[in-house]
Amino acid sequence: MDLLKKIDAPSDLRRLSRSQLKPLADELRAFLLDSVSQTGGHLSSNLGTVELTIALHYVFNTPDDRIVWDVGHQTYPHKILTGRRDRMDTLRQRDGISGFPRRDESPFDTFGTAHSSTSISAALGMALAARTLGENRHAVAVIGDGAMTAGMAFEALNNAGVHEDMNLLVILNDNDMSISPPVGALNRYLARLMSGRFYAAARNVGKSVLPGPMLELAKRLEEHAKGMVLPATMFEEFGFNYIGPIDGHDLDSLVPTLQNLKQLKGPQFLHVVTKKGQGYKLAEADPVLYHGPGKFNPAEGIKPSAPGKKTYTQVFGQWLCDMAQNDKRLVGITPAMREGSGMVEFEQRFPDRYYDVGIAEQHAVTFAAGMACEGLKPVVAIYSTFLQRGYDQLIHDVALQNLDVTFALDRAGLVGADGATHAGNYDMAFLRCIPNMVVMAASDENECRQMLSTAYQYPGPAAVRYPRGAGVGAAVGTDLDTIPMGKGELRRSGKRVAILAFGTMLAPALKAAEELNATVANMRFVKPLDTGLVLELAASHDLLVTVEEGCIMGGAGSAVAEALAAAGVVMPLMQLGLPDRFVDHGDAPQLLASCGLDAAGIAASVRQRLGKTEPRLVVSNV
Ligand SMILES: Cc1ncc(C[n+]2csc(CCOP(=O)(O)OP(=O)(O)O)c2C)c(N)n1
Ligand SMILES: CC(=O)[C@@H](O)[C@H](O)COP(=O)(O)O
Ligand SMILES: [Mg+2]
Repeated sequence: MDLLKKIDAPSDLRRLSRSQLKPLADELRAFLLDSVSQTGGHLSSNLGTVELTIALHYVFNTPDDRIVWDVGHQTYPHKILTGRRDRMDTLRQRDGISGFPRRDESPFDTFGTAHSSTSISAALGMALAARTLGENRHAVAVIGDGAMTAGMAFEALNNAGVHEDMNLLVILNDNDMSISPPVGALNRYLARLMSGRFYAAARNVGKSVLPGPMLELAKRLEEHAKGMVLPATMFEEFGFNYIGPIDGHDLDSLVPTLQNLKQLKGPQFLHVVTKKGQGYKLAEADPVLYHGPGKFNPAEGIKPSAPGKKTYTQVFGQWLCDMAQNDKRLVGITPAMREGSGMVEFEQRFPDRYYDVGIAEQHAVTFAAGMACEGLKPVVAIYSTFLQRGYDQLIHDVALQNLDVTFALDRAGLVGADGATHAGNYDMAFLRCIPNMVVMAASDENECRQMLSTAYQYPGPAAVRYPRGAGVGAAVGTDLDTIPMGKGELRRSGKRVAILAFGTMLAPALKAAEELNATVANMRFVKPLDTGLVLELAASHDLLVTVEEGCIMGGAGSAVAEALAAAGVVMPLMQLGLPDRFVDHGDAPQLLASCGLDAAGIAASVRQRLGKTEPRLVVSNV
């Protein structure tokens, strides 16, 4: 690690000779593998960007020149080269460095990312801001072929292509993979581009950028193409100067190409080809498995984990297959999250009813709406955080027309290592305000299955939220039974205090209630709320406590407050949930505890409130 140790900032890197870059890349890759295997994290994508990262920091004057990394899950080499090598052992842990770029972490992290396909917009904004401010700096967006499938990327290309007097470079990092194999016509187009345009690099930026074998191929292709008019690439039609494809692991191609491109003004587009998992054979062979592994021994690779409690994702995957078996109208839709959403088996068993639409949440929702119009029964499996992208589509295309679409909202609540960008904290608040929506929160695995069936049978838009990871260990039935619409259930009878628990908060609420001798209701429905149960509990208790793994503001507790107010009931109410701040990465149970959302925290909040409650006052701790 002789070279790597000397690099505390890209200025150190820029002092190296060109011939030192390849050994540096080898050291960086070895460090990366060792480090990620000890912390867990996004491995395959990072192994693929080692050379590109070195070349970018070598050629561009970072941080004055801006690099915006799309998704940002491939920025570990960037973090290592920009002064965070010594903190890589804290990656994605509480108080440690983030797994994504963050402006508050380093001046080299020019833009916070994690949700995909934002880089071109942000870099274009920076490039045009530099032009406006008279600052001579470059803005570079690095975007993957998966992220490129999103509408937002094309909105940005469309906007960028007409601005000639600026320094914007878009680098398409094409590894022919999303998390799972890429889908759609763009992928086919990129494959065609790759097979037919090697000589374009020579034509546009000088033959010196091509390595030997590629130069030979380029020459032959050029001979072959003599006299033929080469169709412009799609990116050229968008107004970009398209260069590529070039080998994204070959520093002798990357560095001179970037140096040449740096001289050019206007929208530039560089197509680099990389391999996901490059340099670690097991990840190269199975980039999906190594996309975001936990800790593992690099010498042995990832071992199958011992069977434990079922995850909610598995419960959903099983339910989806069972319901599909039962009902031919069911179609399953994922915006590029087949593995994460538990749809691998569904795709295998029902390939004609499986739709991976790419990283296109907005489209996924409206596409489902279209199918529902024709009598199919779409199930959109989507992470809570990514449904945020499809919000207008949910309101305007699905709910307004009261269409029969089921939303399986995975990763609801805190997600742990991915942190604030991926936390599903807002869905209860943003869904319950939409007319026609039914919103359920699962408190255990079996209830999750029942709620999915309930949502599916409901002839309008309905969502079931469930968290990342394993449940409480509840036995899961095999039937497709539903639960009564809008009905909660009493789970414990106590005195003075009634805890109204939503979803995952039922288990800690029951535990806290033992100590408090409180009543506990499993509310099940955020909407329609079981108003009857709320009023009954209000009449028989001194204090109502709502608890939810979601933002307090506007969430399920707010629904209870509204119900009390609508009935003219004035009584003490305490709303527990996630606070009005972003909760960073870390271990999810610890983070929940830090927000007072474990049994001890709930009990402590109630005890404190009982000590100072003025009867007949409505209070909340929003
Ligand atoms: C809006 C949004 N939807 C889904 C995801 C989940 N996601 C993270 S990385 C990824 C695949 C990205 O593929 P690509 O851009 O080609 O990068 P690669 O992993 O191949 O390096 C997906 C779907 C996300 N981060 N953001
Ligand atoms: C970068 C990204 O968005 C995904 O890779 C995400 O980190 C996956 O999260 P899960 O591990 O919860 O599926
Ligand atoms: Mg890719």
